[in-house]
This record gives sequence, structure tokens and C-alpha cells, in this order.
Amino acid sequence: MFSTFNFEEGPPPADPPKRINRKDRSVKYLRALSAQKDRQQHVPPRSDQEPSTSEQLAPVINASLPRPGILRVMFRNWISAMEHDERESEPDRDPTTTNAEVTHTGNTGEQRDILPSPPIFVPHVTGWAQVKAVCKDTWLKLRYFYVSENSVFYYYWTGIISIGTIWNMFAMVIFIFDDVHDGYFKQWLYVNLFFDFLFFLDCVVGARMTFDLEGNEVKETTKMFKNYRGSNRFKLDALCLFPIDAFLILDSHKSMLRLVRVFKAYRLYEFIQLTQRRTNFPHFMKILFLLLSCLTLFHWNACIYFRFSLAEGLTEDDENAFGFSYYKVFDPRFPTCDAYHDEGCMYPEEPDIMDIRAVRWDRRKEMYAFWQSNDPSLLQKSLRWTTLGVEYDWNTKQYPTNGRPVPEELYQLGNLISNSLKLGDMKPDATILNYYPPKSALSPHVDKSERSNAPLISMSLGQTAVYLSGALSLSEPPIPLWLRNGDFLIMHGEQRLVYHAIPCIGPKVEKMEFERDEETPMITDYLNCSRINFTIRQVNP
Ligand SMILES: O=C(O)CCC(=O)C(=O)O
Ligand SMILES: [Fe+2]
Repeated sequence: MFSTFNFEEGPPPADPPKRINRKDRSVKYLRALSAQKDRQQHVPPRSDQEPSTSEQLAPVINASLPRPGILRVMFRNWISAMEHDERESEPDRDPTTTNAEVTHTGNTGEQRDILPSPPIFVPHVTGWAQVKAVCKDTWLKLRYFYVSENSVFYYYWTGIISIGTIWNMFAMVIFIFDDVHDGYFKQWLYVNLFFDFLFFLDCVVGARMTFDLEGNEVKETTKMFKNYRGSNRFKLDALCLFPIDAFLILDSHKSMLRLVRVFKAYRLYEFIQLTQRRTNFPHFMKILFLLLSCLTLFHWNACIYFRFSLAEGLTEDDENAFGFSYYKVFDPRFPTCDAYHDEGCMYPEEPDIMDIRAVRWDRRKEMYAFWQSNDPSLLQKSLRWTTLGVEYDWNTKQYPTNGRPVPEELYQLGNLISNSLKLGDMKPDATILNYYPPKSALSPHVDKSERSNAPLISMSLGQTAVYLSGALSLSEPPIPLWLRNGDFLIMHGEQRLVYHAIPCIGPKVEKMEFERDEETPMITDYLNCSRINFTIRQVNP
């Protein structure tokens, strides 16, 4: 896991020779190293040397141990270590000059090692002891690890933290959208907690960063920690560790609180610097990071725009208004009016200045102009909806408590359908007519502004539409249906409050041809390329 480990403050390593005078550094040191190598590789001594203790004991060990494997290897290592210690404790053959090799005076056996008697005690290594050894080893590695700024580990670790930073930059404003909030709050929270944990580990890494002191790389844990504590990095990291998600569990709409995590952007910057130092394609990387910055800025720009639109009141109907609307998302168009000079193009700053009746009157004038001009394209472009009976306010998304009655025919139609479906009498007091010119759509929504439980009766005229019928939450996949000319769709009971949408209508789906009615040619012309939908509703109980 870690790139480098510091054992300076840990227990001394077992193998390097204990005496470090000059002659030790030469032959004795090499001898110790080669003994160590022998032990690691289990290489038997060369045949031209005298047989070692381990060689002489090998048959005994093999015979006495019940099973080969780990125990035998450990025992052998133990013997080999004994042999090494014997050599270490031998008096120097020639203390003044060199330790080179012992000169054998002959085969008298006087100078040969005396064979120790076969060991009586065989260390019993249990699985538990091995686990303890591994734990201790891991603990020491963790206790004394250090990270240097130029290590590969640090580079990759910075990369991982940068992903967390980018996640925060993109997803912290996510709950501006209510439907996203309803569908994905938990998932969002889990990802946040995961990256917060990584940010915590990043503080640990920060506290184990080596630093340069008068040309020396300082690796002592206490000094590294003190250095981290006094740095700006520590302050930023501490801010980013603030447990914001605890507040979000209490009030899940305050996702902007995570804005504080943006302080981690300095790690992203560090990653960019490190990458540019390492890469063979510095220009390519520069362009990539520039693109990333642009994407982030565009994203934030869109979010701020959406925030303003929320403050002003969202518009669902007017494509030319300043505010955000789902129409613009599904069917993006550039405003046709001059936003700087034309007052009508902007949303009024005070919501109560906007008089929906005045807007409606403007629309009526447009309709009248259309009627007179005989140009169906005019109507197709401008007309999106109209209301009969109690007038729905698209800004506040509310109905007033009273208004004009709905036309008698619609009242009767609503009751007829409700009674034939055995849903009882209803008192229809509002009807919304939606006009769907080619390429238009209606975004997913729930009709929840009505204050009664009466059914909602929807009638389709003209071109066929695809209707998506969802569930109580947007995360559930919807069922698509065709709605053709003359179809009725009734939303009642549990289905009354499900999400639904019209993703597309018109000739691309299935062209309906109506014979031109000479009395009302405009209407048949309109229905030959567009769709009209009536929804008969009971607003007040
Ligand atoms: O056009 C449709 O079929 C659906 C209309 C609708 O959902 C509405 O007016 O709320
Ligand atoms: Fe609806």
C-alpha cells in the first residue's frame, strides 16, 4: 500500500553485523550478507567448503519433524542463524590485518566446528503465532510509514483524491433539482461518505509527508506531524473534514453546504502539477485540464442560472422567458426576443407584478391574429396551453379557490366518465388544454395542485403521442403507452399522483390524417400536424 517505510525509529533490523569497525565492514559484512542470502534462498553451502551445521543436521531434522513445510523451513532458518552467530562470535583469525579466510592447517579436525548436539527443543509455531507476527509486522509498517512527495504512491494517491474533488465540484449542487433529490439522495450520500473517508486518509498521508530541512529529507514521525500541523494544507484539510453530511441527514435539501469541500481543489491542482512533471505529453495534458475547468465552469454557470430561475419562479410555458424551463432542456431553442431591450422578454423581478391574465390577453391577441392571418404556423409556434374554469397559475403552481365555471359540456363529460367507471360523481371546475406542436414534449411531473381526490380525466385529440406512465418516484422506470386521437386516460386512486410525461408526439411517431373540414379548416389543419389534450379536473373539494 505504501511506497516507502521508515524503520529508523522502529526496532533495529536483525541482520546487519553488530560490530561496525573497519574490518567488519569488509569481509565480515559480506559474509553476513551472504549468510543472510543463504537463509533467504535456502541455498546449501558450496561443496568445497566444510559441511555446515545445518548440513550435518539436515537428516536429523528431516527425520524428526512430523510434516515437512513451514516448520521445517523455519527450523532450518533457525539452525542457519545459529551457524551465523557461531561465525560472528568466533575470534578474529587475524585481528590486525584481515578477516579473509581461515587458513586450514590440515585435515586434523582441530579447527573444525564442534558439532552441537541435536536440539532437544523444537519451537512450536502455531497458526496464532504466525497471525500475531504478521499483525505486528503490519503495525510496525503503518506506525513508521512515510511518504515522499516524489514517490509514485503519492502521485496515484493525489489522483484518487482529485477524483473526490471533481465529484464534489459536480455533485454538490445536485439537489437544485427536486426530482433528482427524490430519486438519488441515498446514493449521493453514500458516495459522499466514501470520499469523505478518503479525505480523512489524505490527512493521515499529509501528516506523514517527508520534508526538506537544510538539504536533508526529514522522516521522523513527530517532526513530520509538526510540520503538517503548521502548514496551510492542514487548515484546508481540517475544513474539508467538517461532518456536513450529518446536517444533510437532518435537512437533505441543504446540499450546497458541501461547498466547503471545494477547498480540496488544491489537491487537484497538485495532481495537475505532478502530472505535467511526469507526462510525455504536457500540451495534451494542458488541453485536457483546460477542458475540465471549462466543463466545471459551464456546469456551475448552469446551476447559478437555475438558482436564479427558482428564485424568480420556474416557467414551464414560455420558451422566450429568461427563466429555466424543461421545454428548453428537452427542445432547446434560442430566444427570439431581445433580452436586453424587450421588457416582455424578461421575467419581472417581483412575482406579483406578473399578471397571468395580462399575459393571457396577449396570447389571445396572437390567436386572433392567427385566426385572421390564416397562417397555421403562427399558432403552432406560440400557443402551448390554455385554461377553462378555475385558472391555474403556472408561476406559483397553484389554483385559486374560485373562478369561472367550466363549460357545461365538459362538466357533463367528466361526470359521465366518472360514473361509468363507478368512481362516483365529480364536480369538474378546471380544464387545462395542452397544445403540442411538432417536436414538443411535456416533462415528467405530478399533478398535485388539485385539492380534491377526484379523478383526472385526460382526452387526446389529433396526432398520436407517446405517454410515459411512471410511479410515485422518478427512479421507477415508466411504462410507455400510445395516446391516439379520441383516447381517454383516467388517473385515479394510487395512479392519481404518479409521475407522467409526453416525450414526443407527431408525424415521426404515427401520422394521423384528418379529412379537411370545410367549416373549420384551421382546426383540421392544426390537428393534422399537432396534438391537443384536455384534462378535466376537480380542484376544490
Ligand atoms: O398531454 C397529456 O396527455 C398529458 C397532460 C398532462 O399531464 C397535464 O396536463 O398535466
Ligand atoms: Fe399531468
